[in-house]
Amino acid sequence: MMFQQSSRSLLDASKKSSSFRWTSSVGRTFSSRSPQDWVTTEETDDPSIAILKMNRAPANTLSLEMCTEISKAIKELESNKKTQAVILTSSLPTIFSAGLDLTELHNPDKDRLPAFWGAFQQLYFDLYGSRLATIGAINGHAPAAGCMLALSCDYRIMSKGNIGLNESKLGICAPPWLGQQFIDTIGLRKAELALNMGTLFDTKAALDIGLIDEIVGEDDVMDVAKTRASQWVAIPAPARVACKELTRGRQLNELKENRKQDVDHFCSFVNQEAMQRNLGFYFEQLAKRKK
Ligand SMILES: CCCCCC/C=C\CC(=O)SCCNC(=O)CCNC(=O)[C@H](O)C(C)(C)COP(=O)(O)OP(=O)(O)OC[C@H]1O[C@@H](n2cnc3c(N)ncnc32)[C@H](O)[C@@H]1OP(=O)(O)O
Repeated sequence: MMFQQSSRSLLDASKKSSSFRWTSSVGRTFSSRSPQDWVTTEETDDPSIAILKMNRAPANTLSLEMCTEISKAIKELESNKKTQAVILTSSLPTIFSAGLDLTELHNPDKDRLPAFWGAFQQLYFDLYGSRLATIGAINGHAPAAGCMLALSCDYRIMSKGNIGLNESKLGICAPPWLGQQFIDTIGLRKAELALNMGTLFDTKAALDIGLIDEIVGEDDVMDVAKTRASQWVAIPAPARVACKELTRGRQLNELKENRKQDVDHFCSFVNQEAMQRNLGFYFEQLAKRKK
C-alpha cells in the first residue's frame, strides 16, 4: 500500500508512457519514466516503518535528479512524526545502485557538474544524518556511490551482488568523506587495501570484512528488514539520534564546513583530460561488456 509519496505511485507511473529519453556521451540511448517516478515510498503494516524504493532502470544510477529525488523522499518521510525508520531498497532484480551516473562525469556539462556534486553531497547529508533509523536492504550490486548509499544506513542486510568502492578501477578516487565512511566501517588497513585495489566484495566477503551486517535469502529481504527496523525503532528515538550524532556528527560537520572546496576539487579533478580518457574508456568497456 502506497502512502506519503515523493510524487506519484508506481501504479500511476506504469500508466504513463515513457517520457524521458536522452543520449549519453558515448551515444547510448536511455529511456525511463520521469524523475518523480524514480523513487517511491510505501508504508508497512507498522506505521513507524516506511520503505523507500529506487526504481530507476536499468541500474539506479545517481544522476543529479536521482540524488535530489532520494533526498526529497527522505525529507518527506522525516516530516511525518510517526515515521521512525526507513528501509532503503531497489525495485530492480539484480542491482541496488550502480553508483554515480557516469553520463554525469564523462564529457560533463560544465555548469551542471557542480550542481550534480552538490546534490550527491546533499544525499550524503540527508541519508547519513537522517533522524530515522535507516535499514539498507541491499538486494543487488552496490558499487562505488551505490556502496555510499549502503554505508549511510544504520544497518545493512544483503541478499546478492557485489559491494565496495571500486573507484580506483575507473582511474578516480572516492572523495575523502566517502573514504572516511568506509574506513569508519571496516577499519583503516582493510579500507586501505580495498580502496587501492578497487575491490568489490561478494556477500560472504562483505560480511567477513564488516561491510554488511547480515546475509539474507533473496525471498526474505523485506521480512528481515522489517524485523530489524522494529528492533531499531524499539530504542527510544532521542537516544538513537544521539548515538548517530556521536558516531557521525564530526564527519558530517567536516563536509558541511568544506562543501564548496569539495565541489571545486571534484570539478577540477573530473575535468582533467586524463580523467576524462579513463572514464571514457571505462564507460566504453561497460557498454561493450555484454556484446
Ligand atoms: C574527486 C573525484 C571523486 C570521484 C567520485 C567518486 C564517487 C563515486 C564514483 C562512482 O560511483 S562512479 C560509478 C561506479 N560504478 C560502477 O563502476 C558500476 C558500473 N556498472 C557495472 O559494473 C554493472 O552495470 C553492474 C552494476 C555490475 C550490473 O551489471 P549488469 O550486467 O547486471 O548490468 P549492465 O548491463 O552492466 O548495466 C545495465 C545498464 O546500465 C548501464 N550502467 C551501469 N552502471 C552505470 C553507471 N554507473 N553509469 C551509467 N550507466 C551505467 C550499463 O552500461 C547498461 O547500459 P545498457 O548497455 O543497457 O545501455
